[in-house]
Amino acid sequence: MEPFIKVTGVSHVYPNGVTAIQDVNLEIGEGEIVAVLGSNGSGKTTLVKHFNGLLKPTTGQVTVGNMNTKKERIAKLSSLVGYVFQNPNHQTFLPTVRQELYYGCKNLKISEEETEKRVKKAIELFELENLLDANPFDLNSSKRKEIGMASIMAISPKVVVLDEPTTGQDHKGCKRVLELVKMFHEHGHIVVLVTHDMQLIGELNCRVVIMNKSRKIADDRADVVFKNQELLKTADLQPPQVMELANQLTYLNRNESYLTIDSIVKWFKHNKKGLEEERKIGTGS
Ligand SMILES: Nc1ncnc2c1ncn2[C@@H]1O[C@H](COP(=O)(O)OP(=O)(O)OP(=O)(O)O)[C@@H](O)[C@H]1O
Repeated sequence: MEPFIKVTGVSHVYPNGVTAIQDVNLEIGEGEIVAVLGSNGSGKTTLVKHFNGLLKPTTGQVTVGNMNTKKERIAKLSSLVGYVFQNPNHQTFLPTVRQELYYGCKNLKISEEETEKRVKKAIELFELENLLDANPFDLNSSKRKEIGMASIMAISPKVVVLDEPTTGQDHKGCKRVLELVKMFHEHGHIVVLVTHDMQLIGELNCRVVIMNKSRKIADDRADVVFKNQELLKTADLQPPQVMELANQLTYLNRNESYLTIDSIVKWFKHNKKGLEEERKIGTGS
């Protein structure tokens, strides 16, 4: 099957002469969750802004749903690729949540009937029934971020790009972001994340693309990438802390990847009896 997003030999040079990405090749298909990782200034945001035509390649080509982004209007591409900005203040600007939810569909001139259907779905999934008349700026930043995501869900683009979704979120907010990524995925959206949040990637154990100094240097599953110390060092990345704990617990199954605390807890629950027996033998009791 043809990939939905195809990046072929793409470089981008900003007007000030900075080459932000160089010769990047990447294909993203149906049903994928892809996290773009890399240190500050490595080119992550520049790369993903090519997916909805916010940026056009200086050289190379990006196709989205078989459309060449260089030849299409941003409005048309926005119906295929929704971009959720890191800062919710850059996403929401209307006086009520209801207006925010309708805005995208109206802007894209989607029929009234279809708009109603899509907005209703977003309201239900994000449980916004009681917030429709609220001003997004009166809500906390976590909720405002959700409104931004819900307004993208209302457009129902094939691809949802989430730029640093957990930045500035408390524990509850981060947990909610994880749920929402899974929800977008379950509802058939391709999800692209730009993030520094290794715990989130560990929880998702998704495909990971690593950018370093404007180039793509890795593209593999998170559990594979996180075991590659040399690669992580090159890209100046730290694996989720829980992996370091798992490495110290020498009796864990070495063939498994422990990317979450839950996975270690599960191992302990499963092996509790054996561990207790060993302890009894060890202490002679
Ligand atoms: N609008 C711009 N004009 C000029 N240079 C830019 C612009 N946006 C980004 N850059 C430069 O391009 C390079 C890549 O930036 P980009 O924002 O894509 O990296 P990033 O990996 O997303 O970084 P961060 O994690 O800090 O958000 C950096 O050197 C940055 O300074």
